[in-house]
Amino acid sequence: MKAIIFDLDGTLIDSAPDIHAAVNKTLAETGDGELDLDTVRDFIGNGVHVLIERVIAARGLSADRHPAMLESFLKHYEADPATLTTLFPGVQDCVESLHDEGFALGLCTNKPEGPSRAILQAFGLDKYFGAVVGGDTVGTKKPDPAPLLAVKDKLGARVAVYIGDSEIDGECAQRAGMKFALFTEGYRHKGLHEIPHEARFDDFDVLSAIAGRLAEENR
Ligand SMILES: O=C(O)COP(=O)(O)O
Ligand SMILES: [Mg+2]
Repeated sequence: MKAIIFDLDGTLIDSAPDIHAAVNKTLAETGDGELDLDTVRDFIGNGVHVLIERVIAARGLSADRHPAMLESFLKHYEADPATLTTLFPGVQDCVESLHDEGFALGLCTNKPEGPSRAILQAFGLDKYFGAVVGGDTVGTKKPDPAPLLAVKDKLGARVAVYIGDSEIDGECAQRAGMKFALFTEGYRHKGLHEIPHEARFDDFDVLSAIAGRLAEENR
């Protein structure tokens, strides 16, 4: 069985608007101002703990506030994880066609598993994914390879290819010994050439061919 494993934020979905809204609801609760969308988008990638650390630093708040702010952020985000979120163009067809071609599909994200599953469900994609591992599922987060290897394991896959948008995903795939295709329209913080990848793409219409080729080379 061959598997294609996807990252979520910045790869399948443009989730920054909902994350931004939940951050600002959190800040508003205590009268701590707001942050703009570009700033918050830049904070995405290392999971919710780091997101809130970056929010605290950006607003010049005390680090002691972290537990309460994380709790508030999760409350707001879990209540409304998909209203402003969109799939990147071509994702729906790409996921369906990879599934129809017989690939097992998995999700490996640093977002907590609960809202990740809720988002897949909101877009009707949950039925295609045989395994979902979030930032709180296995005790470590990407770029540690354990979450990615856990998805491959859950799928019972002999060969897997990872698809993601950031330097965190590229490092994770490399450490897991997995081929990596980089989506260049997501939330990366580094230049293309600083991120290890076997292929890159800016349009999901071509991903099915790329993923098939990488899975074949991996035999
Ligand atoms: O929640 C995050 O910070 C990043 O999520 P991702 O791993 O799906 O890009
Ligand atoms: Mg991502």
